[in-house]
Amino acid sequence: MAALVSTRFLFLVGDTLSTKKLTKSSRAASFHNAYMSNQFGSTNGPSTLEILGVKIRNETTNKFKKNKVAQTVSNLQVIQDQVKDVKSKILKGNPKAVATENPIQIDSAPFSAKSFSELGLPPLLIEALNREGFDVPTDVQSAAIPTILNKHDAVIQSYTGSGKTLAYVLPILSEVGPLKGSSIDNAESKKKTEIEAVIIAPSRELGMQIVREIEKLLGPENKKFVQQLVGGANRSRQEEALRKNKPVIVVGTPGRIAEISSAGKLHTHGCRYLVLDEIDQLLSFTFREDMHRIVEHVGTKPNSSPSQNSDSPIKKRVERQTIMVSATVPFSVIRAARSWGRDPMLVQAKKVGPLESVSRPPAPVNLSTGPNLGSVSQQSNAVSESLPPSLNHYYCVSRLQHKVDTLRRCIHALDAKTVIVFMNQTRQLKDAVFKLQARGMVAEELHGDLGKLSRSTILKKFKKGEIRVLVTNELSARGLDVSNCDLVVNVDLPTDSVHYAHRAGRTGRLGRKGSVVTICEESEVFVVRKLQKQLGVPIQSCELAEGKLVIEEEK
Ligand SMILES: Nc1ncnc2c1ncn2[C@@H]1O[C@H](COP(=O)(O)OP(=O)(O)OP(=O)(O)O)[C@@H](O)[C@H]1O
Repeated sequence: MAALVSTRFLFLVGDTLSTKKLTKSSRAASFHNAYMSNQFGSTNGPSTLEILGVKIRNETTNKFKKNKVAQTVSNLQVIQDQVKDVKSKILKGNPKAVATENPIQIDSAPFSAKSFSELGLPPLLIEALNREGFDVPTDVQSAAIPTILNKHDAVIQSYTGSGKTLAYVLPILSEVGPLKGSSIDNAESKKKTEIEAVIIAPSRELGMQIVREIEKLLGPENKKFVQQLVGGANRSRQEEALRKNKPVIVVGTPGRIAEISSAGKLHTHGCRYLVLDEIDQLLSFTFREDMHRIVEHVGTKPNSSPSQNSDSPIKKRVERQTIMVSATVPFSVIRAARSWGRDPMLVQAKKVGPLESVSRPPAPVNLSTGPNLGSVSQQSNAVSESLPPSLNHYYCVSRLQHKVDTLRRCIHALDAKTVIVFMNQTRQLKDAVFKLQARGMVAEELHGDLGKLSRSTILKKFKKGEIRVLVTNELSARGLDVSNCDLVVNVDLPTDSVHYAHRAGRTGRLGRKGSVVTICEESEVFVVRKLQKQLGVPIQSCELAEGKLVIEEEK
């Protein structure tokens, strides 16, 4: 640590881990409050358009009508005009203040709606959301829901843990299945027997998590409207369930969906929605053939000719809507969205705009040495936007043979209660678990070599708080939602900044605080520095002394 300086101060970093017990909705609210403070500087009032003097109509769910989407569009256009007006007023009043802000773009979405009813969702769905304690939409939900309801194809990009799953699930449930419309046409919706939405996720765990999120909203009596088709489970039973239950939504992994579809047991040509979650991973070589089959066979492929009435905010279309989702959006995703979708929109937490406006990113910094950080060249500017702002990042130098002991001391120093540890090799991972258990820590391993039952059981126990430390590999880096996870530790370095972002994103979910500690050897410090540069976040050097995490200030 020759380059590091002397100025040291003791930091009880563990204190920053203590989170108040918040309700789901207050967490969502504080999440966009934090976001809006970033956007507009400090505000003491509510973080909505109202702080800019704009009044949002608060429509009651009882008044829901079939033409709600159209109403929402016109309301949004009013809001948009009002915001433009407010923007120009701010510019006149205090040009300096605005010059430092990002431009406000609300082409088809409000900044942060105060309730789900503002977004044009049907009453039954709002009831279900309220029953589950979801009262306030997150920013990305506020942006994505009207965009998808307006029949746009979309690429949704926003922080890990910002609620992207519901951002696409809610508009689909508004149009498909028993919660669409009001209770009057509810009986009619229950008669629907075709598959109308296919959701693809790269791992079995993520697929199952999405199914559970949808099942929660459907309620126990309507669970059969969604069916999971993930690998590693009995295929004949899945086919039997498809035949018997006639689900309207299927969620699965590419291999299993392609397999059942090729066998003629999954009929998806009439499908209205194709969702590709963790799209950048789905575009990897491993899934290539299966993905090809899926995009060819789900719904009607969009017409390549430009839409006839592209000026209209509501386009009537019969072909499928394609929705792609990830915290990290490399240029390959933008290319795929252009070829698999029609006039897709890029939806982010506070802006919605045509994907056409996104150009290839500039040449990256030279990263020719060290681990494979070069894939960043394929990134749009979004890697830095994929990390929740509430995270603290540290690195700690340790000899290879002492890494597990450093890990243990780090967990104690931060007094972390729910920890996810990433390692790259299964053998070393097992050794680490053994060593932690030998020192009295409740730790378990999670990786692909375990059977599906063990994987599910361990994950369940970890989510319930029965396991303190989960030692895992890249399998758990994507999408895994353990809300209480307060610490992520990289015992082995991730392969690049994208992998760092997804690993780190297992903590600090939905505005909670979280810490990420990377334990590296002296010879790997330069890699951490490169990660820091690419991610645009400080990764502070620290040491463990007297049971505390000591942060060293770098000059
Ligand atoms: N409006 C909301 N109010 C309260 N909680 C919410 C809301 N929306 C989502 N959540 C919860 O926030 C957590 C994170 O959501 P989700 O997993 O969809 O995030 P994500 O952005 O997809 O993350 P990742 O990029 O890691 O996959 C989940 O537990 C979800 O139930």
